[in-house]
Amino acid sequence: MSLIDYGWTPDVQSRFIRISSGADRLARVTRVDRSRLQVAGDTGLEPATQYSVAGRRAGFDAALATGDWVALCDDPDEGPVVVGLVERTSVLERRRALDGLTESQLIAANVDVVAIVVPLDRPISDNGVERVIATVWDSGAVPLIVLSKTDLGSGGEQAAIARVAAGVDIVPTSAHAREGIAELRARLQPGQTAVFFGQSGVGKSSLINALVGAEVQPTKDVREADHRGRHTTTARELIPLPGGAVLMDTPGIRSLGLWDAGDGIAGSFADIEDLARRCRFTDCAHDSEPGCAVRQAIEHGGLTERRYQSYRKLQRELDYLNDRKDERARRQKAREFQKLAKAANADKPRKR
Ligand SMILES: Nc1nc2c(ncn2[C@@H]2O[C@H](COP(=O)(O)OP(=O)(O)OP(=O)(O)O)[C@@H](O)[C@H]2O)c(=O)[nH]1
Ligand SMILES: [Zn+2]
Repeated sequence: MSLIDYGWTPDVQSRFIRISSGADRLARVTRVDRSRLQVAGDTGLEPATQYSVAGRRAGFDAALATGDWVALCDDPDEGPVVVGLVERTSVLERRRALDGLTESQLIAANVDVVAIVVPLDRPISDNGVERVIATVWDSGAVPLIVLSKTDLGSGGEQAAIARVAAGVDIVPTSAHAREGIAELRARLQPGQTAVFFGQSGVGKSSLINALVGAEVQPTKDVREADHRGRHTTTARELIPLPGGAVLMDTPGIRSLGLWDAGDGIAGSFADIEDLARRCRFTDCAHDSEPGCAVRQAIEHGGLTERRYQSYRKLQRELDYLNDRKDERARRQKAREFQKLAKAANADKPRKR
């Protein structure tokens, strides 16, 4: 195993060179556990060590995630010291409300493909898929829909999902029937890092095992058999694939909520945005305005009310998140102003 097995490309190297002064070598973060860091280096996976960060640099706040490329110095006493962070090509983060403010938590970095696993053993929830697609576009990665458990499908699902996933490739698979695995493998180019996203039980581990060609991730059956639950399994987080791609499977990915999504919405609802541009009024609320192209499409069956409602829902969520962001920025400004005002007061020559 070498760095190439963990996703090294000439592009990574050129981004590394920009920050490499004073560093001994390049490595990829394969796991972060509080203050312990596991990396893959020139000779493959290295034992996890306590990690320290030398001289905090601008733009490098010492928060690292699985998938990050880092510049390391090997200290004879301390072990590997992180001296720089290679510029990220994508960031997956979880957003959550804390004390009325929206915080984001770094989950993974430098992911190229997010495979959204949609199983055919339960109703396809349009809302969830649309939201994830929008946020994947926004993260810098490219979404891919992987239909799973096609052996349980009744047919027609692919057309249904194609309607909600405009512009996103769809690969039907069955890990049990071993169908679509070669097609899926072919989607993942050498040097690319892919993540499997989906709720518990959709078949991620089964797909990963099928791709790798060996049991690397424990599946639900195994866990149920030994009654030990998922907490006792320490699954690997970066798994080199035979074809040269890398699979990332971090625990946080599985429970990812709504990621930060801005422009991504246009990508997954391009049809609705197109319709809206044809409304008579530019500020049309698509309610009861005359000449509303969106309402017309719903009436004539070109657009389902349901899809329109999920578009509205996603938009409301984004508005909410943006408001929170603005509020945080406003408070920060107020604090800075107070500090400046105080300093200015202190500088004033005192009259007697
Ligand atoms: N019929 C059928 N069942 C499948 C297929 N793939 C997975 N399953 C079953 O679906 C269940 C969940 O599969 P997992 O691979 O553990 O799902 P997961 O997404 O990794 O679940 P978590 O580890 O909880 O996130 C298991 O009982 C599998 O045997 C498939 O292609 N066909
Ligand atoms: Zn309208």
